[in-house]
Amino acid sequence: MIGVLQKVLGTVGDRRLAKYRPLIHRINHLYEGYQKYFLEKDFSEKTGILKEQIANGYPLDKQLPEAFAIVKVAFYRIFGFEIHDVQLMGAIVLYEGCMAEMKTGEGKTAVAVFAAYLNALSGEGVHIVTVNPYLAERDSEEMGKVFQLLGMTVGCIKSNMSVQQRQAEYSCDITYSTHYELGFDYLRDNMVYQVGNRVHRKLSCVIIDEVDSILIDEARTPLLISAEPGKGTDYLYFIDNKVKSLTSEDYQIAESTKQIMLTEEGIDSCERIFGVHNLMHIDHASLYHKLLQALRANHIMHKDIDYVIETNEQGVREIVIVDQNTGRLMFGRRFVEGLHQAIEAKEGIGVQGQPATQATITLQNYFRMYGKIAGMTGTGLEVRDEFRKIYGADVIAIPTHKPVSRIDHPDLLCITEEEKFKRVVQEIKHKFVRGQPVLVGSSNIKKSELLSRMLTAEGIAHKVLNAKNYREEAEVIRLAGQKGAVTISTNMAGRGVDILLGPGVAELGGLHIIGTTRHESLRIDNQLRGRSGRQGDVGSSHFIVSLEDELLANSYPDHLLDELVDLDLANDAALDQPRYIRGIRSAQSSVEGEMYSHREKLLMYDQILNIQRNIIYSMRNDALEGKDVSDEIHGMIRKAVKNEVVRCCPGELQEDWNLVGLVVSLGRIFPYKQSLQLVGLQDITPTSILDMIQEQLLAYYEEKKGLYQGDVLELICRSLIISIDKHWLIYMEALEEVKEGMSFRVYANVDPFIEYERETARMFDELLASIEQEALRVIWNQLE
Ligand SMILES: Nc1ncnc2c1ncn2[C@@H]1O[C@H](COP(=O)(O)OP(=O)(O)OP(=O)(O)O)[C@@H](O)[C@H]1O
Repeated sequence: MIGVLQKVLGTVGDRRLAKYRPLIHRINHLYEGYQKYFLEKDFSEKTGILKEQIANGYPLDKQLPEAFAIVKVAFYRIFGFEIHDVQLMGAIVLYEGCMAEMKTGEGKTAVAVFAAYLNALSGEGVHIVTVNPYLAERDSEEMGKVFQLLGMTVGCIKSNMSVQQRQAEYSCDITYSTHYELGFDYLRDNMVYQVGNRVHRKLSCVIIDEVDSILIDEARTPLLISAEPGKGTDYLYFIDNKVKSLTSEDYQIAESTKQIMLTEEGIDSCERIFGVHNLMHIDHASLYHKLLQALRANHIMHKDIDYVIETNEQGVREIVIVDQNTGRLMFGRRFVEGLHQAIEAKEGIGVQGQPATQATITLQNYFRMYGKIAGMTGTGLEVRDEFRKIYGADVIAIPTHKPVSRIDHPDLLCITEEEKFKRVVQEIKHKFVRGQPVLVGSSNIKKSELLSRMLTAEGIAHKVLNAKNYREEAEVIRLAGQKGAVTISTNMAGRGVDILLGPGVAELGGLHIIGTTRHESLRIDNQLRGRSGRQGDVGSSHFIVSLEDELLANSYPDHLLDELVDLDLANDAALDQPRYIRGIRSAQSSVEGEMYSHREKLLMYDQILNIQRNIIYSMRNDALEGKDVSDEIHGMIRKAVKNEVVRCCPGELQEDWNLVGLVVSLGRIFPYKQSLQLVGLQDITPTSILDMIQEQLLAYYEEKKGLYQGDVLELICRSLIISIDKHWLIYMEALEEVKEGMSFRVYANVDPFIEYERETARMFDELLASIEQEALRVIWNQLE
């Protein structure tokens, strides 16, 4: 069934690509012409003409052939190579707002330039997103040469830039950056108090490199800016999560004193991760403190040594301190200065008392704000449905320039991990003595280190990488294809860097890849495989895994496991029968399914917040930009009065009314020197009381407005901003609590999501009312 489906999908993709042929023919035809007579100055002149035509309403689509042709010439002039037809195909796919699947080494970096150039002709900036800051900088410099020749400006957002620098970079035609820089800038833009401090322009077009890594793998953790003090729990989990991703180079431990501190690299990493410019600045003292506590919790405090996890009488799991002198449990005591909370976060136990979320957004929702979103990846077909569903974008597979000649060997399944590593070392040794380079993928640093020790014992020289120091890693990984090179790397290390084969390596069979574990997602395994066999190079890959690997230990199909138990194999056995090897993929598929539903759920919840966030942000932006809201103020006054009248005077029966309460509560919103005149109370109705009060307050407002010395519009806008910021913060805290509470309602037989939706809709109405009431109060006070 799957095979048939893929065939059908394949032909749809093929048909689409066939449609591009005439377009590519036209591009190449124009290219030949320009190639002959274009002088350096002609490029920017042509760009100017194209821009002008667009400004005059000429459609962008129609300019594609000309635009792509001159970009192709520009590439030739700068780098001396001709862009392949498959690259042009990829570029058209991007231009059409789809995801292009192109294998490693096919030259995706160049492909992005074509689509970016054409989109940027409209004058609205184009963002190009890379997975790490090193690649953003490298690409902006390298591709910058092409853009410059074409007469376009190129910027790059780096973590330590000031607001002014960011504004300058964003004002370029093309801006390279990472997803977190862009997302944090968006969140910060909605927290500024002056229009001039915003850095983004309109989010028009974005092209994302390694789009599946960014939109799928990294989309599990939302971007988050926190405020203090507060109660939300996400922030400490977030810090803990990020701290867990730091490497041993990022911090230093003084064993004797049990002190831990960040190294220079660590500070850089944290600044990047948390989107702050200078972590050591006093403004970030609290974040810095929490980071250190999270590091301490993760690397100095050990479970079952320094503390244990106990379930208390209420059935709640809690951290209990172990007295280091006596070994006794110290119930009810807490480590001080936030260390206890950091350990709770580390262990995934409910954290008590911590800072609140001030602004948050998922990467999915951030990117969905762009008018056009396109992406490139080596491994996108597996997530085709998800892309279509969440981003409305199709994944189109582009054929390779030359046929792939890498040999992918079937997996080998060992019973024990020990045996697995033995065989991995044997295989490395076998290749090493021949001089064939080997790149070994490992799941984590501990395993990398273990393998490294085993290789050292065998006298095999090698390099170990672990995805943190991007620049240095890029250098090492570039050399991974040289004769005799053995490189151990986590899956993420050196991403986006081309591995060139050294002289004589092709004759030895090219770069050999060994995977030492199957990842939770097939895409990640394929990314590792794809490091070899670029541009038709020879190469090979082999996964050697064990039943003790986390993935298989948890998810290998039970019926196969039972069979294996019956076979009573020895510990040093290894299997290659397709039946058992297929079980590996089944395990992976079931985890992929779980992760997908996790992402879907996260997005469903964020969807609600997203609608609300858009309303609040647009209200705030209107106020910030000083849009004329003077008409709305009348509506706000009416609404505030109505809310109170409805609350205090329900129904027609006067004995149910609380007129004193009404006057008191209105007095809180409208702190007003003159008391309200309530006349003819005998035969009054809720409607007439409403009219009476509204009229009085509106008349009062108009009178005071006329007497006000300052700018009334500015007063209203400022009051709204102050009020929005205050109540939005309270609201987000409350949302956290509601979300947490929902998990209990599963047991009460209600759909937690529907319940959440209903509850938040009610809360949001209250939020809007509170914002308006608070703003009115501030305005009234000023008008007096
Ligand atoms: N048409 C071309 N002819 C020759 N070389 C090219 C061409 N296009 C790109 N290259 C070169 O190929 C190399 C690989 O390009 P690039 O890094 O963009 O590949 P990629 O598809 O992004 O690979 P990865 O999946 O590893 O990121 C680069 O050195 C680039 O300069």
